[in-house]
Amino acid sequence: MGAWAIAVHGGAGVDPNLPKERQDEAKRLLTRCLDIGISALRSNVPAIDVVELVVRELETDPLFNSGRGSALTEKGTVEMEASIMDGPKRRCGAVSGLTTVKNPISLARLVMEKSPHSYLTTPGAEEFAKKQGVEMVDNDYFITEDNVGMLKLAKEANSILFDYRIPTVGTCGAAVDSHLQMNGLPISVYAPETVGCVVVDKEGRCAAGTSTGGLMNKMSGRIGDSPIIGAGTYACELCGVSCTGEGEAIIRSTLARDVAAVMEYKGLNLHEAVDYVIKNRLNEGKAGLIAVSKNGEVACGFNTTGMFRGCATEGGFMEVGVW
Ligand SMILES: NC(=O)C[C@H](N)C(=O)O
Repeated sequence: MGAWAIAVHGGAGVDPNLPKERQDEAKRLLTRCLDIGISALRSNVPAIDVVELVVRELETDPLFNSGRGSALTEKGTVEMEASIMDGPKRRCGAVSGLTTVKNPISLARLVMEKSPHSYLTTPGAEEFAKKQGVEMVDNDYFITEDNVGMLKLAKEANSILFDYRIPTVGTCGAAVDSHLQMNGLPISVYAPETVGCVVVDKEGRCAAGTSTGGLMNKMSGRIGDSPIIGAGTYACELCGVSCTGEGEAIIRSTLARDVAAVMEYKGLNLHEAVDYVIKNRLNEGKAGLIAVSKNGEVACGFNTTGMFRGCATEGGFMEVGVW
């Protein structure tokens, strides 16, 4: 029997000026999610079930950018995406373009388990959701007042915002001064707030899941890294990885898969592998990731100012941090 470990994230790239109440709120949610995961792991719930359980909790709470509280498209609508992967057999499921599925991570799991495919997008994904009887809600359910305000600011600034949750115009103005550009539009890099969870259970089974609304003011139809297996999410016999940050850069870097690849082919341990990919693979992009290994190790890495994250191990280690 091995030792379990779990990590969760709520996005990389936190604004140094993010008000303390917001930081504390995020830390409380991450702690609650870790506690849910820990008690499931203590009851021998398999890693893949723990990942789904924890990501559902994050999707249901409006604080982070997934499920309710998702970032809005340029049209003011929500288009969500998610993926999940079960390490031992490298089974995976992914979904994108969802507008009415309450918990995208659970639909990704159903794609993995109940369809002959790995990835479904709309409209087929939502037809499949209806057939599977998953909970569906009106698109309005996902839209929060905060996000409507941030979309307005993003439009005024002609920006695609990573950091859409900064609550004041002044800070947002600073955010869009970022040097980064996407198709000629400035991108702020403070608080992406996609969610993810990685787990290794006592049997040494690794699993990973990621869920997001993507980028504020994104084009309708834009798909980021989160539903792309190998980019935003990856799990195998060695490790489980979930990423967050600038989706286009994460896709270019196949960030999640690269953690596993350097462990597999260079013989690095989990911490070395995470450091290696953050330093060497992120060509000019800003991102972060969480990872666990089959040996019960947990690691986190980012090249942004901060990352909302938490982790715990069977040995009693527990940490929730932002910077
Ligand atoms: N919030 C995020 O982490 C953004 C996500 N990686 C995306 O590009 O869609």
